[in-house]
Amino acid sequence: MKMCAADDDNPILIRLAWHDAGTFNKDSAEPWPRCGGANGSIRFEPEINHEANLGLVFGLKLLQPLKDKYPEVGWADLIQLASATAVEEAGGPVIDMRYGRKDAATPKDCVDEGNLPAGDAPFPDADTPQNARHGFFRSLSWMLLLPVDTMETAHLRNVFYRMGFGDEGIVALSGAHTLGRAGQLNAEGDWSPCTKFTAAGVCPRGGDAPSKGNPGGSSWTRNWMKFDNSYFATVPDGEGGSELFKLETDKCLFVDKGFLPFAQKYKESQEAFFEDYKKAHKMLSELGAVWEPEGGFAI
Ligand code: HEM
Repeated sequence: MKMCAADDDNPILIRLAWHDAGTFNKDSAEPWPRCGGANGSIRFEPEINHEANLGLVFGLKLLQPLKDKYPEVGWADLIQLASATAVEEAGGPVIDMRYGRKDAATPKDCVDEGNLPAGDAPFPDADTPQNARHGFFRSLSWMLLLPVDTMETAHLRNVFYRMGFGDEGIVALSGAHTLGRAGQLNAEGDWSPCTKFTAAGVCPRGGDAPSKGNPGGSSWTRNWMKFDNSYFATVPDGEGGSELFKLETDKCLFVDKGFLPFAQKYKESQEAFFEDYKKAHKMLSELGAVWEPEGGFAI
């Protein structure tokens, strides 16, 4: 807990765990751990150098002292423990976690690049059956009044359905962007220019305590160190103008017929958001895990 709060490190720890687990492909022909999932393979090159993982080496560096102190705790567990703790420390729900994940053992266990989502075009899976709806199937869908995928909704569904999530899980998990910032530019950890919400001296927890981290980057919400449902208000309402960040994959949650009911529900009720978020986060944290002992254990 203290570590998460020390330098406002909650967001990067949540993103680290999501990028370790979110590589999981439930339909993979590869056996564990090459099917991806919460197995700690993100600590190895080449995976930590995948484009989507830019900056996450700093998350690993934060955890290294804990790993050194408690070597019997596996990397996969440590990464997921840090994330669930970070959500809670930032004011989010308590997640019913279990532990005992088996670790990927060598760099050869890393999953191939390309399973994590892109936030803006070009979306890499433009030729998949989902996106074929942009042609003939799209026209047909319009005529039959069926829901029509755009490039970004198709991409989100391709990525998250592959993990085993449905639309509800996609929207709930996207709500994690209530925390943190986009715009980490380079391997030195420098951020893109500040907005008024990420400038030095601002209080991103919503109280009067200034951020202890480096200024810079663009946040999705005003209080970007506070886990709440404000993401679901700021993304569609354009609040904050260009001072608040939105990916194409954030905006589409408020347009697509499958996503919209969940996005609206979470905007109206933080309780409903927390309830669904904690279920989705637990599922994410267990994707592709092999448990030792079987079934894992609670702490
Ligand atoms: C829905 C598809 C998603 C896309 C396209 C996406 C994309 C991104 C991008 C582009 C960034 C900025 C990275 C940077 O510039 O440094 C980011 C940050 C972040 N993402 Fe996501 N993300 C997605 C889903 C998720 C999920 C499921 C979670 C967690 C459950 C999550 C948690 C975070 C957090 C906490 C940050 C802020 C990190 C920081 O401030 O250091 N994201 N995401």
